[in-house]
Amino acid sequence: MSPSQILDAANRQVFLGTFVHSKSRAELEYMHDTAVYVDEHGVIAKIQKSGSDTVEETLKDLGWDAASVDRHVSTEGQFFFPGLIDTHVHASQYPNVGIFGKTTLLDWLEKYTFPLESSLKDLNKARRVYSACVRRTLAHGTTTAAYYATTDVAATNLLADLCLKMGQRAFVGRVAMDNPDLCPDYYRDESAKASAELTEQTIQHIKNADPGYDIVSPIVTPRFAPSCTSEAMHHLSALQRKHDLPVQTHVSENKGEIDLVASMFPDSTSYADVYDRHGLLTPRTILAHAVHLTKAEADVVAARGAKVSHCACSNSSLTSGAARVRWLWGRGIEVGLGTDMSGGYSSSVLEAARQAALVSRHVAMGEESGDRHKLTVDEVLYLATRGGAICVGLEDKIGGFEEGKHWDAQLIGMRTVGPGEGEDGETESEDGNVDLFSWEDWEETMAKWLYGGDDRNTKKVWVKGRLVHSRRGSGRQTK
Ligand SMILES: O=c1[nH]c(=O)c2nc[nH]c2[nH]1
Ligand SMILES: [Zn+2]
Repeated sequence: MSPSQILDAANRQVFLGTFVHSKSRAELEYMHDTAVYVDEHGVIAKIQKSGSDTVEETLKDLGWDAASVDRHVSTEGQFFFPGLIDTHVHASQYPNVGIFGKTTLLDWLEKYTFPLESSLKDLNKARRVYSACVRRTLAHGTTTAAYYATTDVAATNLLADLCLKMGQRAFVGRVAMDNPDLCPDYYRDESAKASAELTEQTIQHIKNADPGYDIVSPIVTPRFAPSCTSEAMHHLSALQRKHDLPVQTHVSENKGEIDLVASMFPDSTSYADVYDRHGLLTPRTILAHAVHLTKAEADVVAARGAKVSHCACSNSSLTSGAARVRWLWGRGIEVGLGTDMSGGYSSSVLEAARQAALVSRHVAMGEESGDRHKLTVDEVLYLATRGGAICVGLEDKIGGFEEGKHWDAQLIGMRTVGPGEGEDGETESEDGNVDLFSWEDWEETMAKWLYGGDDRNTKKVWVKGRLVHSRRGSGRQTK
């Protein structure tokens, strides 16, 4: 069986009920009493708004045999929402979530990160870590992730294989780092040439496993400028052009890092300029952090069409600073969200969205009349879905519900406290942290999910029509 056959959803499906997705950056759209028809390839064949009474007729029109179509219904307190997109996440750092002490970026890398990452050349350990990471992120509703693995080719290829098998859409990058001035002897590529050759091996592996990059794609991954020699960055840029691939790296996360880049690349005018001179700023480049970008840097990033992954949780945990999303938007840069675990302490994109909302309030507090910096519920949920889709270059396929897009989605459900429930009412931990009372309108419901929700509310998750996660006792499916 070919990989694409494995990943095809077996049956045609109809999803019925309430659907919520972003209509624009500023506004969520609510579609009630709606039917979404998903074909056997996991593609949305038809959306019928206010159309659940005409399902049988529509199935006939589509030429689908009603008896073999799976039906999924959202009930009270439930809605379908697009899958969440993590535009920056280190799968190899998953065991370290929450472990960062008082460190900042450069000492954190040395103390916690490089030792863990290098240990994953043990493939048994890598399998344990990567399986748990993919399982956990799927359970949080992450249907697409832009992953950093490690320098090790076999372990990186294993991560790609696991994503394919477990059904998570992913960009998988072998981490390139060859600069002996920054990288420890026990964890670096032997030379610039080795950085390119080893990256090429992972590209070929993924090409063989998923030839159309239908679910898993390689991504060129120079760790960050200080860890790469100029020669390695030139080689990686050539690989990007040869294979027409996306690129991911870090930029302007921390002030000490920025000073280091200035001293290592004295001919460049800025951190972003280092990447630009090496041909690494492309419309397919995802730059993580961008906390301290200058106006001139933002202008070059915008001019090249590169994107920014906003990693709010990580930026607070490692005391890197507060990135300004509305300022980036204002300068013409598209933004998505990154958990950046384990710089960030959580593998949840919902948590990343919540943190983005809170950090935007810190940006607001730091400026007179700063209220305009505050991000709304609708805006951070846009960042988590459509914004992320643009960052990873898949806006034609994922991020919202439209005919022709893939069914990358989740069923969200929150507990509703019944009218007769008094002090004897139960609070099952399985139900999650949010209590709805039926009087909330849909805007309030979404706010309660954003600020109080977690994986207990993520009842089911699909990627390209395939069910990839289901919480016990969740949802109703009928034939
Ligand atoms: O948040 C980060 N996590 C990392 O692993 C890393 N490497 C370089 N720069 C980095 N920043
Ligand atoms: Zn990172």
